[in-house]
Amino acid sequence: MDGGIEVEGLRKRFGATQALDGMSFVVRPGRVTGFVGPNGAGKSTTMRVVLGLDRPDAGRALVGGQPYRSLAEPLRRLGSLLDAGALQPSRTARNHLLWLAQTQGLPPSRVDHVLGQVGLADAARRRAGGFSLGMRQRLGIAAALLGDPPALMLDEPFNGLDPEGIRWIRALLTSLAAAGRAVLVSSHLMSELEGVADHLVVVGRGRVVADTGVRELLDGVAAGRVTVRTAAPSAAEEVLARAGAEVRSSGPDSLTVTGLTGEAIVARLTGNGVPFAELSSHRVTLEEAYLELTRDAAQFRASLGQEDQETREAGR
Ligand SMILES: Nc1ncnc2c1ncn2[C@@H]1O[C@H](COP(=O)(O)OP(=O)(O)OP(=O)(O)O)[C@@H](O)[C@H]1O
Repeated sequence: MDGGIEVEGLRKRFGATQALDGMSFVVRPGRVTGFVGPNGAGKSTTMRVVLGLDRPDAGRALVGGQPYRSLAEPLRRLGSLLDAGALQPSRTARNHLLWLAQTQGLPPSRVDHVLGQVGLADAARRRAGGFSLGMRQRLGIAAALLGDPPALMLDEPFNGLDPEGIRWIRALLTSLAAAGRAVLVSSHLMSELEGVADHLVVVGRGRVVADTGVRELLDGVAAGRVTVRTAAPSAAEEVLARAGAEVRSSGPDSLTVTGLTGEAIVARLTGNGVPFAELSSHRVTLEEAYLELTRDAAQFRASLGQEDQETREAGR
């Protein structure tokens, strides 16, 4: 695939741990692909294999159709952020990037360009050792952008960032994808990917659990759900449940209702004298969609540490 990243049947074992167990997916140009799964699901290992830092027991990973290690000018093909802490602390931000640029035959003009792009122009001559975590992440992203590559792969870029930093990265990733780049960004928190991921590759225990567009995922989960705001949630729940709806509390004065149309809900509540203030189609967060998506995946529940709950439920 031109410019994208392909991962095919990757398997990797570390001692007793099967870190990758048939991991396969593609990262297409022009969109942000979120790579999500609980701690230990195999995200970092996959990225290390893509970069040729770990050798898979089976399978292959390609960048723009070729193994990363065979690329003549890798930074021009794939930019990556694996560990933002991996810096020479005594070097200034600018010198760090100049050194990288030199090793890859990139012009120094790119250094000033990417420093501006990540908002570090004013800190360029400060030592990276004194940088906050957020500034280190920015510097790591600057390094990933140095070769102006068509593909980017960022491991947990939101880690440790304040809300402003998170907003900034989201906007940057969106603009990079809008410019036609393939962008893979990992996170163990679905909420971090809210509003930025166009596509999701959800992983658990070394393999893909779901590979889906975000819009279709959210639409599918939201379908047929109505949020009802009411000052009498208990009465409303009783009336609507009696009419065959599935009703869940979604706040002190709101219910999420499935199985009845908006008109039917209004008719039942009005007919039974239950007051309500507002009806709206349910807005699904990525977090909710993620839980829904993984609800039936036993391996996932286990990964999320809910084995105890399952056991309790089974014993009921
Ligand atoms: N070098 C290694 N030696 C031994 N085990 C490893 C090594 N690298 C990864 N693992 C194990 O492989 C599994 C997958 O780890 P990996 O770091 O790829 O997961 P992850 O999805 O990136 O998790 P996190 O969100 O915590 O970064 C884990 O059980 C981890 O302990």
